[in-house]
Amino acid sequence: MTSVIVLRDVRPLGGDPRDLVLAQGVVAAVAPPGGGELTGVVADAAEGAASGTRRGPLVVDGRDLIALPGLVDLHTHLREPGREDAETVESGTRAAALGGYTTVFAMANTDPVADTAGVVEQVWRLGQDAGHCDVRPVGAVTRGLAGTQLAELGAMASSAAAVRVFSDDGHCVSDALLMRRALEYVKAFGGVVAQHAEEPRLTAGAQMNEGATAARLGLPGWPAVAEEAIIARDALLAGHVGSRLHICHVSTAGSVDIIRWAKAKGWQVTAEVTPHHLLLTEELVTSYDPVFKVNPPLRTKADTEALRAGLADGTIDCVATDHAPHASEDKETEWAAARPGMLGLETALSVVIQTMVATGHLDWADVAERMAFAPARIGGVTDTAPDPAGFAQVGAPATLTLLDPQASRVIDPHALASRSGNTPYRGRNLPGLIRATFLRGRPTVLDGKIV
Ligand SMILES: NC(=O)N[C@@H](CC(=O)O)C(=O)O
Ligand SMILES: [Zn+2]
Repeated sequence: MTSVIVLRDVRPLGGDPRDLVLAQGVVAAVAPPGGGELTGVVADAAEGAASGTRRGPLVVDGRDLIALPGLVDLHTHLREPGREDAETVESGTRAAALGGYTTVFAMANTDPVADTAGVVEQVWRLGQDAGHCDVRPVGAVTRGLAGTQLAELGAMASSAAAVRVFSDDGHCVSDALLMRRALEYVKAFGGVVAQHAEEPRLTAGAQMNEGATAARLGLPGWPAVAEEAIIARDALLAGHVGSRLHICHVSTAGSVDIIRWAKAKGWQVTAEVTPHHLLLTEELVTSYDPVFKVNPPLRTKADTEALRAGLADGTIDCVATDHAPHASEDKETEWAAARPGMLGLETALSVVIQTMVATGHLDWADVAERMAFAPARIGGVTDTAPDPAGFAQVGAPATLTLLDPQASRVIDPHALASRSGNTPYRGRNLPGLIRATFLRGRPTVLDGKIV
């Protein structure tokens, strides 16, 4: 493996072109593109490289490519242990690297549940063995996700996996006292509770967003208030105990308003939105194709517009995929029986380009903030650059991804790395292709393929 990499003529955060030299895990040199100056820095970097390789540096032609910090996903379902037929840590992290990600947070709703130090360490080790990106396990808030007793939060935090994000995702921590205790507990080690906001009594039997379309289709509705009531309650609790709350997959316009209010109060509330809630609406459910079944459900056009505006103005801090692979027998069945969830890792950046960049809501530096810097700060990831000022500078971690913003592709489920095929974008032409990804100077993707 070559240890010095030269990225020629890339545009960091879409800015002016630069030649970057990656060596020993960091950006070793930065120069204006082309020619003489680079020859010197490459020679210096090669000399400084520890391994003493005789091969010359790997040179990547970065013309027309944008260098972004390695993306960080706060919400990935890797399904291992327990549902390795749907995804494994290896296949899910391969999908992540191909999507430009260098860190994913693996949700705890596995079998067994990630509610002990033993399980989170196992997932963390599987991530290290696969080597495609960093895996940060999320710990369950309650034992077995049952919502009745706190899990061993401290033991998971002090384990080798160093858990900082805790979530019962897939389920809401609906007991207000347990939620309060969890928020108090994680304060001790700088953790955060990530809430799947869904008041279960209001969503019993729900099959899609409550409203005119559900009425027309005769399907039981999942009302916006079921999400908004929990967000309001938990924001008040977070403010009351002075702890950090993160809201998973925000899906309604009303939720954006409540989060804006909570932030104005100065409370430590952060939020994520998924690519699919930025792009897709409940109209798709009229097809009865279960690939469009997801929790929270696809909402209305007015909701997608409010979510885009909230992500643009920073009310919503970041994009998270909620990558939720499902085996075909769980997904390709009748609507009511199908499991909720959609693939996301390999298409997230493309959907953000389509919904947020092409529409003028975000520029490339904003994309970096919403898909890398902000989720890294929320989740306590320290080995990516913390902000634009620290990115692609000499000494910064060489953890980055190269995007071709001009290219596009038609999504084919069979061409994705995930073990499952439940992408809602099948047949759609989406903009943007990841050409290469680097994790601490080591290529994980080159020429659009896993290394
Ligand atoms: N989003 C989903 O529809 N499903 C997720 C759980 C979740 O994120 O709530 C899953 O684990 O399948
Ligand atoms: Zn969820």
